[in-house]
Amino acid sequence: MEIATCSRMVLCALRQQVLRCSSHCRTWARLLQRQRSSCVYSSIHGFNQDEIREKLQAFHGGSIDLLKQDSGIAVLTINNPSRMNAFSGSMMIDLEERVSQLENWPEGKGLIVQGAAETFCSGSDLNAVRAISNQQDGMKMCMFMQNALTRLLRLPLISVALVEGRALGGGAELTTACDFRLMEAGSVIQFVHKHMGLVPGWGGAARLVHLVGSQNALKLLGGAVKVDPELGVNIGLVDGVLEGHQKTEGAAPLLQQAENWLSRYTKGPAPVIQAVKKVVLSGRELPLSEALRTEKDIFGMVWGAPANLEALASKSKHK
Ligand SMILES: CCCC(=O)SCCNC(=O)CCNC(=O)[C@H](O)C(C)(C)COP(=O)(O)OP(=O)(O)OC[C@H]1O[C@@H](n2cnc3c(N)ncnc32)[C@H](O)[C@@H]1OP(=O)(O)O
Repeated sequence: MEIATCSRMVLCALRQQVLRCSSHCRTWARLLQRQRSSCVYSSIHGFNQDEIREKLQAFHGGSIDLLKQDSGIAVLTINNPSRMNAFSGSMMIDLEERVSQLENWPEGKGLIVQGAAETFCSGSDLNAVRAISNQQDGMKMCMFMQNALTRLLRLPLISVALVEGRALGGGAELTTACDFRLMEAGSVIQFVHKHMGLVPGWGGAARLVHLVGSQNALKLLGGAVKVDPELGVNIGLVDGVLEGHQKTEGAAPLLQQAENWLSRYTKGPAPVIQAVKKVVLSGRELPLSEALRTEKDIFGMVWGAPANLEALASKSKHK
C-alpha cells in the first residue's frame, strides 16, 4: 500500500476516534449534568442551601462516616450510638457531603448503608426536631433531606441498606433511599411518623409507594406497622434476611454477609456496573420515551468500550 494511502487511513481512523471521544465527552457531560440536577429543590423553589446548612450545623453530635474500599464497595455508617444513631443537624450536612464524594468516585460500584453499634437509625434527633419545630425551618430541613436522599438513591452505585436493630421514622425513610434492603433476623423497620403526629418528609412515602404499592404503603404508614424481615420480604420491601451473627453460631459478621450478597451484582468493571444502575434508574424515574433516549446514551458509552471489546475478543459463552 502507498505511504500516502496508508497515512490517509491512519488520519481517518484518528479523526473517527477523536469524534467518538468528543461524542462520549458530550454524553458524559449531559449525564453528569442530569446527575447534578438530581436535586429536587433549588433556588427556584425558594430553597437556600447555605441558609439551612447554617441552621442545621448548630445541632451537632454524631457523624456520617464513609469508607471507600478497593473492591469498589463503599460503606456509609450512621454513627451516633448514644442516640440510637438519630440524625443530628450536622449529620444531615455530613450525609450530603458524603453523597457528593460518592458522586465523584469513578471506581465505585456498590454502597452499603449501615448504622453503628448494632442498630440502624432512630430517625431525626428529637432534640433538633424540637428546636426547629416551626413551619419554615421544618420545610427547609425537609427539602434539604429530600435533596440528599434523592441524590443518594440516584448514585451510579448499587446500594443496599443493612438493617440491624431498628430503623425508625427517618431511619425507615433512609432505607427506601437505597436500591435494596437487607434485614438481620430480629430487626424492625417502622414508619413511626403517625405516632409523632407526622407523615414522612424525607421522601420516604413516595419511595415506599414505588417499592410496595399504595395498598401496602397505606397499611405501613397508617398502622405504623412494625415490619419484621418476614413481612418485609412478603410485601417486597426487603430483599434478603441475614443471620444474626451473635445469635447464630458460625454466622459471618453482618457487614461481611451484606458485602457477599451485594458482590454478585457488583462483579465486573465499574463503568459497566454504573451503566447498569443508570439504565435501571432512568427506567424507574423517567417517562418511557425519555428513558429510552437515556438508555441509548448510556448504551453508547459502553458499546465499543474496553469491557465490551475484551468480551468480544474472548468469545465467551454464556452457559
Ligand atoms: C421526618 C423525620 C421524622 C422522624 O424521624 S421523627 C423521630 C422518630 N424516631 C423516634 O421517635 C425514636 C424515639 N426513640 C425511641 O423510640 C427509643 O429510644 C428507641 C429507639 C426504640 C430505643 O429504645 P431503648 O432501646 O429503650 O433505648 P432508649 O430509649 O433508652 O434510647 C437510648 C438513648 O437514645 C436516645 N434516642 C433514641 N432515639 C432518639 C431520637 N430519635 N432522637 C434523640 N434521641 C434519641 C434516647 O433518648 C436515649 O437517650 P438517653 O440515654 O436518655 O440520654
